[in-house]
Amino acid sequence: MGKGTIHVKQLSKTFKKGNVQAVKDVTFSVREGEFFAFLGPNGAGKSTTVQILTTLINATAGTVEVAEHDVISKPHEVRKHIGVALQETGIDPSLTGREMLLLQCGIFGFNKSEAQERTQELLEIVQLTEAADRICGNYSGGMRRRLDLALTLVNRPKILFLDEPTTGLDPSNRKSIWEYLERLNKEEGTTIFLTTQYLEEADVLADRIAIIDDGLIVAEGTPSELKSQIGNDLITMVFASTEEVTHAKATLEQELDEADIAEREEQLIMYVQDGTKRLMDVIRVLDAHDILVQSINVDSPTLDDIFLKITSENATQKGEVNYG
Ligand SMILES: Nc1ncnc2c1ncn2[C@@H]1O[C@H](COP(=O)(O)OP(=O)(O)OP(=O)(O)O)[C@@H](O)[C@H]1O
Repeated sequence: MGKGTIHVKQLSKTFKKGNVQAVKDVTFSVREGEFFAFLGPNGAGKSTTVQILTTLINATAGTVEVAEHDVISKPHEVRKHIGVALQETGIDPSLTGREMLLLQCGIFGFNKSEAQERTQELLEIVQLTEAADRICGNYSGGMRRRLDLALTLVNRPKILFLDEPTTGLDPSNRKSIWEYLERLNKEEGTTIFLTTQYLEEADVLADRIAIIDDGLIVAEGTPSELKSQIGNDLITMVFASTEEVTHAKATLEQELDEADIAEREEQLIMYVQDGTKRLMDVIRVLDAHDILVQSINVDSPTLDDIFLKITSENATQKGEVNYG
C-alpha cells in the first residue's frame, strides 16, 4: 500500500446516452512508483477509465481506490494526491504560461514567493522559460502540452494521470514529453498512469501495460511478457494476392502441426518459438505446393504485432470481422 497506488476492482461504466458499455468488469492494480500504460485503440474505454479514477465521473459498478482512498466516498482526499492531464487542456489562451502556473499555485494554497519559486522551477523542467511571458494562445501544440504537464505537477502529485499526452505531437515534442515523464517517474518516484494509442510509447516508457479493447482488458504484463506471449519469433510472408494468402494459410495449417497463423492484407504472419528452424519447414511446404511467395522474413515481435493479434482474436471471438 501507499499513496502512490491504484486498485481497481470489477469496474464497469455504462453511459445511459446511447446505452454504451464503455468499461466492462475491469480489474487491475498499479504499484507505488510504477509506470503503467493503458493501451488501446479509439473508443476502447481509456478516457472513461481515467475520468473515473480521477473522480470526474462515477462508475456504474465496481470499486476504485486511488492514493488509498475510495474515489466515490473520498474524492477530495484522492484529488489532493493526484495530477491530471486530460485530452482537452484547461489552458486559458489569454494568459501567459507564467500566469497560468501562478494561478494554479494559488489554487493549491501557495503564498506569493512559494508560487513564484515553484513556477520558475516548473518552467525550467518543461523548458518553457523563454516562452513564459507570451500568451498561451500563441503556443504551439507541443508547448501547450508541456505547459499542461507543468500545471499538473504544481502540487507534486504522488500519482500522475495522463490521457494520451502525446497524441498529435511531432516526434521531437513527443520525445521531450517522454523524457520529462521518465525523469519524474525515476527521480521523484511518481506513479504514472498513462493512456496511449501508441505501442511504441507504451513499450519505451511503461513498466507494465494493460491492453484494453472494447471496454475489456485483453492482456496485461511487462512489455517483454506481452511479446513472449505470442512466440519468440514471427515469420512474415508476402504474397501477390489475397487469394494466394488464403491458399497458403490453409496449406500451411494442414501441413504443419499447430501452426498459429494470422492474415494481414497480402501477408501471412506465423507465430513461432524458433523462427530459423521453422522457416525451413515453411519453405518446404510452400515449395511442395507450388505456392509462390514474394518475400519471407524472420523477425522478433513488436508490441504492434501483439496488439493486432490480441485485438483481432477478441473481435473473432465476438464473431466480428478479423483484421486479415
Ligand atoms: N459521455 C458519454 N456519453 C455516451 N457515450 C460515451 C461518453 N463518453 C464516452 N462514450 C463512449 O464510450 C466508449 C469509450 O470511449 P472512451 O472515450 O473512453 O474511449 P478511448 O479509449 O478513450 O478512445 P480515444 O482514444 O478515442 O480517446 C466509446 O464508445 C464512446 O463513444
